[in-house]
Amino acid sequence: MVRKVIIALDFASKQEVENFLSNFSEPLFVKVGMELYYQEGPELLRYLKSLGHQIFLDLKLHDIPNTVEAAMRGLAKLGVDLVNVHAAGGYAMMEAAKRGLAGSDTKLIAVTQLTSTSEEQMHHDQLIEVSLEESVLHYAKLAKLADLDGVVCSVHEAKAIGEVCGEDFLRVTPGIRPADVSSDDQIRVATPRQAREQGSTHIVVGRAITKSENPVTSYQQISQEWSGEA
Ligand SMILES: O=c1ccn([C@@H]2O[C@H](COP(=O)(O)O)[C@@H](O)[C@H]2O)c(=O)[nH]1
Repeated sequence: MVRKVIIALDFASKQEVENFLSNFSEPLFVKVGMELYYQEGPELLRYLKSLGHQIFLDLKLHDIPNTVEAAMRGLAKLGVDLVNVHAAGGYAMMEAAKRGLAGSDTKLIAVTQLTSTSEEQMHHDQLIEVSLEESVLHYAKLAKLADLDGVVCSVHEAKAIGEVCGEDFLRVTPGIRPADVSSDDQIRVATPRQAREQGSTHIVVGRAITKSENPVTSYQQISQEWSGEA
């Protein structure tokens, strides 16, 4: 299995992306989220593809099924590798999202509980009274039932999801922090080594690389820890 770190390009402009990517000489797996996409749109994706990078378009759609299906029909034309929805949108919405992508090679995953959410916050803010792991597992099972390719979760739920939904079911885990790096606004954090040991299929890393004084060195160190070479 090729383990490639997904780098979150959380920048505000194409210029900043160009500056960042000029440090690297190899094809990467990058994530484009709301901050960047809302400024630069599909043109930026075409630019990244022209450089040979794989793309996770992280827009976390969450709306009525008809709207999400139509939006996915549009995203299907962009030729990205991975897109996502919020599992909280429900089974019908996830099925509709999948229908919208029909005929494309784009994989679809669902966000379970954000990695910035604690169990206490989930109880208080969302009035969900089960444990955080139960909630994440419930959403993962629902996503599997709707024929999605996997979920976004934290490393701490990845193993249980693999056991319940199958090892082929993607477990894309943000909230990754090397041991000496600040958690920032993330709550359910883990190291690249823990991610490997707990069965994440992909890790997403933003600030630990993009805000590093030496992004290439940080990327290489995280990649080695993730792939088991360190
Ligand atoms: O549950 C989630 C879902 C998405 N994200 C995104 O991943 C990156 C993480 O960035 P860091 O700087 O490594 O914290 C960011 O783009 C989030 O929007 C997430 O963190 N948690």
